[in-house]
Amino acid sequence: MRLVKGHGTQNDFLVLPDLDGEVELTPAMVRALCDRRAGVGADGVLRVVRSENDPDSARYAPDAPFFMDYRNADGSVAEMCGNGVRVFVRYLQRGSLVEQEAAVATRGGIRCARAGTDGHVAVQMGSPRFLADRPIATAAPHTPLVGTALEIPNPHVVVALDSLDELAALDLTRAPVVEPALPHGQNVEFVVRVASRHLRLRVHERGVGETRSCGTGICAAAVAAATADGVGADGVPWRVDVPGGTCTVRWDDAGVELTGPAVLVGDVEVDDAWLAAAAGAAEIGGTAAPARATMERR
Ligand SMILES: N[C@@H](CCC[C@H](N)C(=O)O)C(=O)O
Repeated sequence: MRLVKGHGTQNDFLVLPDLDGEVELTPAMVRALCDRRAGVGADGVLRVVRSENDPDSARYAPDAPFFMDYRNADGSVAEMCGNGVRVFVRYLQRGSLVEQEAAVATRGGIRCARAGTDGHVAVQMGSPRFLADRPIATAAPHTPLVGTALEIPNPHVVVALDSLDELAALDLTRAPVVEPALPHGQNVEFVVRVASRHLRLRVHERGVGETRSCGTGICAAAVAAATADGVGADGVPWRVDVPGGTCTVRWDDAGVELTGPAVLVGDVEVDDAWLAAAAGAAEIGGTAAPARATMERR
């Protein structure tokens, strides 16, 4: 199997070309590939399929010709991936499958993206939906804090911290405890204000663990901060720093736009026999990926 390794602000992915939709990508295969010691290593897999060749995306063809079938490192599926979609577009561009602009089908709907000449890609991320709950999030060593819950369309809980020292001290080796948990789980962002319209965050991702960046999480943090400030969707850019780099978010009446880098690192040739054996072992010994029945297909 041939893959391409890429990352967006160090949120890293394995791009799996499968234009005809012939690969039966199981959760165990994803776990084996993403394993950072025994596999290739990544936060997730981006399967590239022509939209008409996958039942999850056929309805988007021909408006969005390619489907980004996103899988978390634990094998679960998710609605969208803000960093992944930039890498996905860069991959399509490299293969001359699209030009500067691309409409990408995702489980969260169609996302339009524009690749710049500076290595950055801007993506229309849709509009956020605030949830009524104000969950309490707890991560050591801090006391429980009230968060803001929103979907974009992935579920996020955004928690404000007071200082960069507090952010640095966070233990995200375990998932923060969120009560009440969102119905399909959540990504949790801990955010500090660095300056006006400038945030810094760390994130614990559903289905992955702590990552160096999360594009939908970056958008969720900027939207939550803009709302708390009372400026809302005024179209003025927010700078958001993450451990893996920096992205820019603009929120206006048309929705949220995320801009950031997308890097293709190189090609990876995976031994098919190894993958079959590793995925078989993971199937037997591993825990099943959390079921999200509405999205799970394979
Ligand atoms: N890293 C992604 C989000 C990936 C999905 C997330 N873990 C979830 O399950 O919702 C991003 O850049 O947005």
